[in-house]
Amino acid sequence: MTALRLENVSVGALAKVSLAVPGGQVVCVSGPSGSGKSRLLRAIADLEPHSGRISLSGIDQLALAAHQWRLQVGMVPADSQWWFDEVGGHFPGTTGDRLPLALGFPPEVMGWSVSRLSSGERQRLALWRALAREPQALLLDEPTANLDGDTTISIENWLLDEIHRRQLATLWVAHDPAQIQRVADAHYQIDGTRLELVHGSD
Ligand SMILES: Nc1ncnc2c1ncn2[C@@H]1O[C@H](COP(=O)(O)OP(=O)(O)OP(=O)(O)O)[C@@H](O)[C@H]1O
Repeated sequence: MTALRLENVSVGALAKVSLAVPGGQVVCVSGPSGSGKSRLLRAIADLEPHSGRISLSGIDQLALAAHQWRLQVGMVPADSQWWFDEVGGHFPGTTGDRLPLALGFPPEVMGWSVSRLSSGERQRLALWRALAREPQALLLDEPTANLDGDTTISIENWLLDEIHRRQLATLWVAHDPAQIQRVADAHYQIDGTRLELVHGSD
């Protein structure tokens, strides 16, 4: 079974993080601003120097080229990056009517200019872009930060459906205690230089 494992991972000031995320489960990470949540996700995505061992389904991060690793471990940063002028350029072979209804876009979205997208629209499209690459693990950095209350709930439900159906091992950075309660199978909090288990099992 898929599992994302961290053993004694240190990045920046955060030291010796060990945890396991089984496939189909959500582990939430919270902590004060600047405590190292995003850097931890970037280390797991092999985008940031770190020490310790990270593996997916028993395969060590060091055994794969970074781009191959990132095909398996999909990251959705808080600020998504877009390279083409039109939305459709980022979704080759996909038509707008294949976008999940829960994302709330009309089929014409593929012809929209990226520059007109609101931050919430970018965030929702970035989630779908990551899922469309069919990773085994998902790293979500405050995925609903730019969404209103109703949209947050509907995107959470859609994400949880996808995570369960695809059995994705998911690490989800969140601030809102109510959201953590709704989505997390386990919750860790950064306290100083350590990641402490708040609820769930190690
Ligand atoms: N490449 C880097 N080199 C040195 N320090 C860095 C680097 N990238 C980030 N930092 C610092 O590391 C700390 C943690 O940053 P990080 O972005 O992980 O915080 P965060 O917990 O995600 O915060 P927020 O909730 O505000 O997004 C910050 O003090 C930041 O300035």
